[in-house]
Amino acid sequence: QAVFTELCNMLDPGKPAFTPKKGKPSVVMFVGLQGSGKTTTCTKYAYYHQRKGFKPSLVCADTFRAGAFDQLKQNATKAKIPFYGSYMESDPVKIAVEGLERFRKDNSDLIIIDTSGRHKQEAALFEEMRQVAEATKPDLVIFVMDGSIGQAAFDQAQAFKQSASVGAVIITKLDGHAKGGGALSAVAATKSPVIFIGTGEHIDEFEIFDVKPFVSRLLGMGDLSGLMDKIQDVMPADQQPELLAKLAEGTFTLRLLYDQFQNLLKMGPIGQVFSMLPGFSSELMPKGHEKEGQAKIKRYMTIMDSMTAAELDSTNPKLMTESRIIRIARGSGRQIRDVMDMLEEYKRLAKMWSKMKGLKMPKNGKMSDLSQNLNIQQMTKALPPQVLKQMGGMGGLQALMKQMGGKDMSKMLGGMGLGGD
Ligand SMILES: Nc1nc2c(ncn2[C@@H]2O[C@H](COP(=O)(O)OP(=O)(O)OP(=O)(O)O)[C@@H](O)[C@H]2O)c(=O)[nH]1
Repeated sequence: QAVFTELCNMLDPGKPAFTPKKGKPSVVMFVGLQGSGKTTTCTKYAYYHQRKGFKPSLVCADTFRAGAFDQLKQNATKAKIPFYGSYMESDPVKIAVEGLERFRKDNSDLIIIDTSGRHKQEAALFEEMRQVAEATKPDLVIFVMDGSIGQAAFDQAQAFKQSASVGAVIITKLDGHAKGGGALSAVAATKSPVIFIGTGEHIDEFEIFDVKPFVSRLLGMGDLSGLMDKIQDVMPADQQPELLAKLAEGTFTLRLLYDQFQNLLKMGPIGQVFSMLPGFSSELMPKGHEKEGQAKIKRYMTIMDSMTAAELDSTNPKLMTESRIIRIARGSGRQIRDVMDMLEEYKRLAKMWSKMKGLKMPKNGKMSDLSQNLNIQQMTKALPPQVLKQMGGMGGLQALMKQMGGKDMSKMLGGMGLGGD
């Protein structure tokens, strides 16, 4: 949690970036290395503001790369955004100034200038950039950075900052494998916030930067705080001591299972819950499978609805005689096989929870203090092997418990045992 918070703080340079206002003319200049996605991002930025009611326009002051103007022209035409550029003129400053004049006359309230990129950070590139900035006096200079550059980000961002007063950062290509860790360096070097991220080649694959999910992804943490909130919603703190006491007794009744099923369903789609767990991905629970799991839980609950109170509160499997099973199947409109399945699942879970017997109770009876009392070995035994493996074995589990800061672990494990089947 401390690392998480610290990284979030690092990504906040303390002052917000300039934001264009509708109806008030602004000039925004884009800088970045060649291939960073600068030209694409210019159009995305223009399109984003167009949809918000702005009257944007695009100027191609990239005279270095032959295809740059065509690319901008194509993108702009598709999005119906006015553009300006030249095939003949080789002076980027001249084009930028002409474009600016043209669009000021047209009452554009957001004039976006795309500048040249080079393969490397070259003196000529920076000089050209400086001149364009001097001539156009942009309200905001945006540094566009490829999300996959990693360590090199600091030097790169700093070099740009020294030649133009960079005021915001956009990270591109975050749809791929890159996690965009370089963003931390770029923010540090430019003392400017990240404002948007690019998540694809298409014009609308562009999102406002949101720090928490970004850092979660960076750390591969899943959405722990979201998961904690969900658990808290489903099981209010005042109900926790009761559940814990039952678990400590090692008596896992069908009624307890019923309650847990109910809680699990209340938490929302199982796949979504899974994707919040560190180290898990939603791929672990494919879409079809998720529905299946949910349907299974509901089916089990219907079956349990046909049981007597004594059956639900008992831990004696002998109560479930053949005639009772037939009766329950008929009562719930299910096959005998379904009832047997459900009972098998119950036995499997009861066995798992029986390993938790003798759990030392936290003094205040709250789940949030439970993990201090949980024995790691006890827990590794209780977890289904494939889940344990996914969590990185015992070491992974230990690390996870630390991350959780001692919250609702037992509940979570119960949920996973059910969901992972
Ligand atoms: N997957 C993905 N591709 C992107 C994204 N942004 C840009 N690209 C692609 O990256 C490539 C380079 O983008 P450009 O916009 O041409 O790069 P540039 O930085 O403007 O290059 P110069 O104009 O030469 O400086 C193109 O193929 C884009 O489609 C993104 O967010 N995701």
